[in-house]
Amino acid sequence: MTFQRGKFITFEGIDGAGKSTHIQFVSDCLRARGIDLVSSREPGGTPLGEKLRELVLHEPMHLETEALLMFASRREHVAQVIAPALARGAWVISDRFTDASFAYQGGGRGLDRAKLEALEQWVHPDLQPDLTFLFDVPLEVARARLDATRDLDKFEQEQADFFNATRNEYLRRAAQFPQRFRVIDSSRSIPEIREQLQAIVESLSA
Ligand SMILES: Nc1ncnc2c1ncn2[C@@H]1O[C@H](COP(=O)(O)OP(=O)(O)O)[C@@H](O)[C@H]1O
Ligand SMILES: Cc1cn([C@H]2C[C@H](O)[C@@H](COP(=O)(O)OP(=O)(O)O)O2)c(=O)[nH]c1=O
Repeated sequence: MTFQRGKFITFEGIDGAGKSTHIQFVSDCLRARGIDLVSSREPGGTPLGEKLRELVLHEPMHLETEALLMFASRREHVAQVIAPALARGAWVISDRFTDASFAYQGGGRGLDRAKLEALEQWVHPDLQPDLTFLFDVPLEVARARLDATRDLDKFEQEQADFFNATRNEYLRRAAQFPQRFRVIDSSRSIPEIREQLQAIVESLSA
């Protein structure tokens, strides 16, 4: 029997799309199937990464500083959490990964894509998610959900143009990498979305 590394699953979408709502559900489905699962998030996922998260979500800073801090947090996350877990055969779920940097810093803020590609090559040249769920909703739906629930961080306070550009970059990447992306129409009801997620998870862990 050949040893296989675990699978790496990422969750993406604009703020308020419903990503967090479904991570627990997918984690529970996988654990119920006997999978050893590590669940984490970005920015964050390590003690240092969580400190960087506080800074990057709340302090004003230059766009390139923001991108570099996202990748600094990611470097630590890959080294300390993701790579060791995958190597021992565990699966990893991450609430956001590098697609978020392309979507938010690239699409939303307009940072040159080539700079993001260089950082990606530097930080994780040999690692890509096996599966990326993109929770996609029209901006108005996401905003209505967010406004109803919580205090908004630096990104969540951005304007419509920012989120439309972010969403478009996510969709562009989903079209560019169709083998790993699953675009979930997140304007549907939670039970409908769960049904689709469960079918995908079952096919993956069969
Ligand atoms: N499909 C859905 N239909 C209605 N409300 C939803 C749906 N998905 C999520 N919500 C609600 O929208 C809000 C934001 O969802 P959340 O999962 O926190 O979004 P995200 O993690 O993508 O920012 C929460 O109050 C959640 O209960
Ligand atoms: C990972 C990552 C996140 N972000 C942003 C997207 C989100 O607005 C924010 C935090 O993500 P998230 O944890 O999804 O926020 P919340 O806990 O409020 O649901 O960080 C980037 O701009 N670039 C990145 O590379």
